[in-house]
Amino acid sequence: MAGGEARPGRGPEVRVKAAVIELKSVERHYVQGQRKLTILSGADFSLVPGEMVALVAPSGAGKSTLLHTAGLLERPDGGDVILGGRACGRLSDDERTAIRRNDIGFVYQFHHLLPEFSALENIMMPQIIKGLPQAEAAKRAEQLLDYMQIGKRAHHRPAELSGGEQQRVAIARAVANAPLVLLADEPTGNLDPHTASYVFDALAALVKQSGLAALIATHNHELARRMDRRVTLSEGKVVSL
Ligand SMILES: Nc1ncnc2c1ncn2[C@@H]1O[C@H](COP(=O)(O)OP(=O)(O)OP(=O)(O)O)[C@@H](O)[C@H]1O
Repeated sequence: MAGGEARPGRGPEVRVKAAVIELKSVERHYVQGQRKLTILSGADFSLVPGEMVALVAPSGAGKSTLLHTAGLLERPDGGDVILGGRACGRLSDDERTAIRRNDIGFVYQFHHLLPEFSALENIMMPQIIKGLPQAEAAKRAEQLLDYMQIGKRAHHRPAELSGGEQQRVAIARAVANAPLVLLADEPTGNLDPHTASYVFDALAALVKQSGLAALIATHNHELARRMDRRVTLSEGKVVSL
């Protein structure tokens, strides 16, 4: 997964990781009556395996639009999204759904866990949908629950978990199929500062341990500072902070 290319030069060879996801000149507009609202305009962005990037921008700037476009939930109106070297803009809906299922994990502000299933079953679900045998899915779900330090909550339903525990289950579910990229929209936005910090630490450890690439929209500047780099949206473009 973590492919790299050698850069010639003097001194020790430097290996540069290849981007796992790239947004190239992405355009995104919404039409509201007579008005055309431009949200992304020539947006370029990329992530390499193992890096965690904060997306910090005011409300309405287009963070969710960027995440949904990068995550193949919305099609760009121009430009393209390259995932694992594959241009996704013109693929069929079925192909995009398959890529989303296998290669992209989403975490939202609210956990969106299935209320009638246990924590373990919620984490098994995407793996079963992908076609993994039940026993294998259960083993991976147990490992992830242990990793997130909520192994003892495996058989609790979401309503029987605290907010921080629910988000840790949601994070475990998002990475259950070992995606290339994790996209998170305010994953700690609904938690008190102490719990947010704790959940963030668990998320960061998972990203570093698994080598996936993560783009995390947050209004929390303290958490943003703990990521590898920070970007914002300005005039429809992704710019470094
Ligand atoms: N389906 C849609 N149709 C029309 N306008 C939309 C649509 N979705 C989003 N918008 C508008 O596009 C802009 C960007 O929305 P987006 O949700 O991406 O912002 P955001 O930065 O994620 O905001 P927040 O931090 O409040 O979640 C907003 O002005 C929003 O009203």
